[in-house]
Amino acid sequence: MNSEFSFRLLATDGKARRGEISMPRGTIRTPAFMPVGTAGTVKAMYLDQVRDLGADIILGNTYHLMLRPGAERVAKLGGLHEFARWPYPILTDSGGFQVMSLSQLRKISEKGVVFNSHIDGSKHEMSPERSIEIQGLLDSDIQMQLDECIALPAPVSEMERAMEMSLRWAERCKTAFGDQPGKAMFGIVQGGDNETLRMRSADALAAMNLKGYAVGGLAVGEPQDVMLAMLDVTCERLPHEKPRYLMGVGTPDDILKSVARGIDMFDCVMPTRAGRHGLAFTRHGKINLRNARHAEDHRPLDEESACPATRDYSRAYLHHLVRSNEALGGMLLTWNNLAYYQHLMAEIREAIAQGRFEQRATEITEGWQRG
Ligand SMILES: CNc1nc2cc3c(cc2[nH]1)N=C(N)NC3
Repeated sequence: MNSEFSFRLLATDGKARRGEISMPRGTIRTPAFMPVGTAGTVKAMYLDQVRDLGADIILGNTYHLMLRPGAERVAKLGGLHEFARWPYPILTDSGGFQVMSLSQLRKISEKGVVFNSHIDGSKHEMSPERSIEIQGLLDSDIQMQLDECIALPAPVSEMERAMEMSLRWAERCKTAFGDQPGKAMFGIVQGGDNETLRMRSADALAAMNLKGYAVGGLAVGEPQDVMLAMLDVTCERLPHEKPRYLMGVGTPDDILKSVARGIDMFDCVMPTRAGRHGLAFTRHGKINLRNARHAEDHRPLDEESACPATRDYSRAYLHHLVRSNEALGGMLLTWNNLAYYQHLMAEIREAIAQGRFEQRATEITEGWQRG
């Protein structure tokens, strides 16, 4: 049992890295995909299934849990791990992104954000210190700084103002977090789609000597080449020996291209949300089970898969469930999609360890295109 947070680089292949984060609640094999468990649940899944698919860590959201059931209530019930029965590491987002994207934002100032709950309209204030306090009440293992996420495109002056305030908030979060050996607080690189701002943000956060670094403010609708260009300038300025987490990313293709640029951790609602909407991710590419062409197709999604949802059910049955809006449809496709994402991450980790990541990435991409 490790009492500290530590990150070990086990192998590199170009800029791609194979590593391990050791924490008291478990080890996280990187590159890692973190299923999103927004309100303390990975939607349509039992957490035992999520674990069996190979997930070492899941995500929780400060914004959702502070509104419902409330951070103090979760603490009273033993913390998020006890509440949701997930004994392994949990990373919690700070609420910055969710306030901007979900709530009716009333005010943002040096002090923090004031917003109305998207659930019942009640007014809430969240400072950097309160965000860290909430994440502590949740007993989160990896806590994210509060940052200001702005929608792109935006004027450079606006991106600069938000980036600089996020840096001041990072300092305040670091102070509020203090010294918790078995936990970590990650900074978040901001700067929009401006390379100079991204470099300034990365350099300033690197100087704070944090335990890990996220790249934020991306995957907000910008073209993939813009996101990748920001990774090129950001990753090389972040400490080589610390984990790098690309927030909200992404598709399997985004993940391959981001691992190639030095990213170690990912989270995205794509596999779970798409599953609930009838979309299957497979090694042959995406399959929309709502499409009538599957109505009498007795083949499973992939007979070679180890996942029962992928191997044992006909496309015709999945099509029927999706068309009938049956709960089992979303359950089976979410199961399939998370199985595929974790299988992809395992293939990536193996390829880096063998020094053949670029070749394997090409083979995987060709598999999607062959269909
Ligand atoms: C879905 N795309 C996405 N981009 C993000 C960017 C951020 C984030 C969450 C995201 N999700 N959380 C933050 N606290 N900051 C940056």
